[in-house]
Amino acid sequence: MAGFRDIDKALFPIKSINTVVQLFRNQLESPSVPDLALLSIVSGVIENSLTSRSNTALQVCEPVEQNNLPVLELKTVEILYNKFRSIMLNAVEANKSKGFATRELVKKVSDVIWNSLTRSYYKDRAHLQSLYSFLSGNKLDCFGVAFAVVAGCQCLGFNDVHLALSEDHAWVIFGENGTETAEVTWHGKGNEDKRGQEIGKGVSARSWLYVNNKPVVCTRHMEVAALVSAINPSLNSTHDAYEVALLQQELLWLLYDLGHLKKYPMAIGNLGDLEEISATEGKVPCKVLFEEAVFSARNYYSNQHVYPYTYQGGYFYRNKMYEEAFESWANASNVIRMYNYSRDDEEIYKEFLEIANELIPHIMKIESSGFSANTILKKPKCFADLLRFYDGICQWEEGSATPVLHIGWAKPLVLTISRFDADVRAQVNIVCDKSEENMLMKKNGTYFNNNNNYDKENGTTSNESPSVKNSNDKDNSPFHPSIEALTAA
Ligand SMILES: FC(F)c1nnc(N2CCN(c3ncnc4sc(CC(F)(F)F)cc34)CC2)s1
Repeated sequence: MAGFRDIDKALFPIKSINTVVQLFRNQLESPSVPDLALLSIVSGVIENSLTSRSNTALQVCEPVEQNNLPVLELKTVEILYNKFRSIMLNAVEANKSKGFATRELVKKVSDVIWNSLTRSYYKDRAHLQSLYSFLSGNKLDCFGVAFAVVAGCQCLGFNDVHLALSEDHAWVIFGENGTETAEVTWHGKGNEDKRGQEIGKGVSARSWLYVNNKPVVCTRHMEVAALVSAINPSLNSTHDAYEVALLQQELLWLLYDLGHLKKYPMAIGNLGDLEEISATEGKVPCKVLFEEAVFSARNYYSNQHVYPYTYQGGYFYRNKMYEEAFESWANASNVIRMYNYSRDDEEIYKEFLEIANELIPHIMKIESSGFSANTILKKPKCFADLLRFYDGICQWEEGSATPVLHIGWAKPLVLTISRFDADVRAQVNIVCDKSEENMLMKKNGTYFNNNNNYDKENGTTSNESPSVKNSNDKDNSPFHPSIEALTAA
């Protein structure tokens, strides 16, 4: 049984980041599983006290003393903790005898959270992810509702209910074999919520939103990693609250060192982003963290996740490592091509749109200015990766009910391709990979293949001659017709 034990209470009043880390360590290393409600309340109170309007007076110098947090009293946490427990216990007469949760129970807990929420509020606002936000303001974001349902079920003694996470949605799994699934929150704008229903069996199963049924299925410890990942240090659109970011970074290292991020690529990516800003001495460098996130997605989720590659590509881009960025983005595109684009996939659409129409054109502008000695415009591999990138997006569109590309994509695309000289383009040998594995078309097969040339062992992409293999062989060409036309030009 989780809980707010004496050894945890002994840490109060909490005045420093180190003490919060100790509380999380106590909970994560305790013989019983961590108490999600307690940890979400503690992190939520701290985040809100440091990022709320009353605290926007910019701390221009970083606090040096050890007590770097506003004092957090035991009473404050106890009141909130007991309030959450009483909401759950009063609303749901949980029949403890039945060890496993039922769909009705999960839906009931979701209803309790749902019906407590403020009627209308700006759902995408920051700091709406924690139980503190739920208990003090009756507001939660999409992730926060799913997390609160799992924390509520833990309160009621249902340890089979766990959080399932895709790259842009959250739901729960439950039941004797953990094979039952249920929607418990909403997704996106203006979509009717599907709460209580099983996870996508229909067309939505082919959308990126459900990651081809390869979600991150959390343990209690990974649910702590999810709440830590969801900590939001932003003070306003330009500044982060230093102590909140430091707390998040230290908690992510605690979870990393305990092995709870191994199967959680996005949490590793979040840590990589924080480490890029301010590296922690004696820890693996952020470049390695981004590689580990890619490895995790390939190893545990059949390479069906996009974000590990866009985390990595973003890092390379910011550090002017453009050849490497092209490879990461091509690998991201190699993932998305197996999905059908649906209206639920706006988030990843925006990600690819920004890469294709902002980041790559920016790189082209710099590289064509003639000042870069070692320009990528002379590298066939870069041209090959660019073609893979665009081809994957074209394949993503194929067979989808919703179009992906429009004229706004074409201009930057043509401009980019034309920056490479004919002699460089000619060095890219376009191989039509007809191997059985790649013959599988993404539409009717239930099997999604990933013909990435990623070498699992050493976690790199092989450096074979820059050739572009693709599975799209409908008309015997390795590329989508529109890309084929471009390469012929
Ligand atoms: F691709 C990179 F540029 C990215 N940079 N930040 C990215 N984020 C930020 C962190 N993030 C996440 N980080 C940890 N866990 C989760 S679970 C989830 C889906 C939902 F919110 F539960 F619905 C999102 C998400 C979403 C992806 S991707």
